[in-house]
Amino acid sequence: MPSSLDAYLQSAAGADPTREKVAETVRELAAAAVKLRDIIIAGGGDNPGSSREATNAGGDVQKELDVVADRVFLEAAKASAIAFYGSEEQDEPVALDPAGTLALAIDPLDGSSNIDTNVSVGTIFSILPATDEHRADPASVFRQPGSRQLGAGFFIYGPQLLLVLSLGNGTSVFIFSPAAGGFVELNGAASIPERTSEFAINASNYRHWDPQIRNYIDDCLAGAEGPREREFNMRWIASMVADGYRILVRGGIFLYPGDARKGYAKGRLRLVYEANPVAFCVENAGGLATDGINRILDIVPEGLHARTPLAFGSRREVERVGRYIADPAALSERSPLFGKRSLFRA
Ligand SMILES: O=P(O)(O)OC[C@H]1O[C@](O)(COP(=O)(O)O)[C@@H](O)[C@@H]1O
Ligand SMILES: [Mg+2]
Ligand SMILES: [Mg+2]
Repeated sequence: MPSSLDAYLQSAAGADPTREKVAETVRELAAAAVKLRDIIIAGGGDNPGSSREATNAGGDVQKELDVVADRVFLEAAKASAIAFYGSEEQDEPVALDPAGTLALAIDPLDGSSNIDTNVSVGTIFSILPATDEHRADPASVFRQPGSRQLGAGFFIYGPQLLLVLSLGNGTSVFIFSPAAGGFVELNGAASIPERTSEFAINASNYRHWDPQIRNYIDDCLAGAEGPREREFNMRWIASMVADGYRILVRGGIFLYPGDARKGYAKGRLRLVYEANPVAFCVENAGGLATDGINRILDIVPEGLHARTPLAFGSRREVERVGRYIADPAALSERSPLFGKRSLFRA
């Protein structure tokens, strides 16, 4: 009999008051996700994919569903012990319960470019502690490194409504079952294979990347005739939640590096409410998440909307990208012996 999300949260909380508050928050978020899923199934509002006049703090044009999702999750935050709500769709953190002990950072709708194409979208969340120190200086609450997260996860609104959740001790996946009246656990703890032959990157940015990233992708594309000596497959859904879930299920590497486009020096993804929660789930499933060099969870964010280059997924592959970036010349794969115009590959 699969465990319900409720039972899982109850046993994870034990008698610890902080963990109880985290569990209560996840319950509220799960109820909000069901609400948002119903809105999406019903067509997502009057005009879900339509762009509004406004842009969010990251400079992205807001779609109607981005704003609807933000409203739904803000209500959920108000119903839990959340002192500060930091959202992709709000310029500044919103102060909520003055006695609250937690902060919630959220990407209410991930994969906005997919809304009007009926492709999976999601919600990404990160739960952090909020102390008196943060009350005195509210901006500092979202400058905590991801290693301080008490819980994190993401929902996927796809063919199934899924929740990927980590409370710091493994990563679990739950599926919403109307028949069971809630979320139930799927397949036990997630475990990302160490090795992979599948990569995810928006290759249309190739000409804007640094040479190191180009070298890495070139070597994957060269397949069995190249230095990696095996075939690679590629996937890019453009909803990080969906790409991330595939990686949890069968391994792979996701890359969104910095590039030469204006405003993209640190890529596109936001550290606090995109990279950190995904990194928390990935590491708790045995994978790795870095900005190419540094572990994502160790980075001290400059603020709520700070961006970061991101590589996550199968541990060995993420480490390999780090070697291309840190010391491309030292890579045996690019030595003359194994290079494309080498003795062996003339
Ligand atoms: O359109 P691009 O540049 O390929 O970017 C796609 C990436 O941007 C995102 O959509 C960013 O998230 P938002 O939709 O929340 O802004 C990721 O989900 C996705 O991986
Ligand atoms: Mg996003
Ligand atoms: Mg978003």
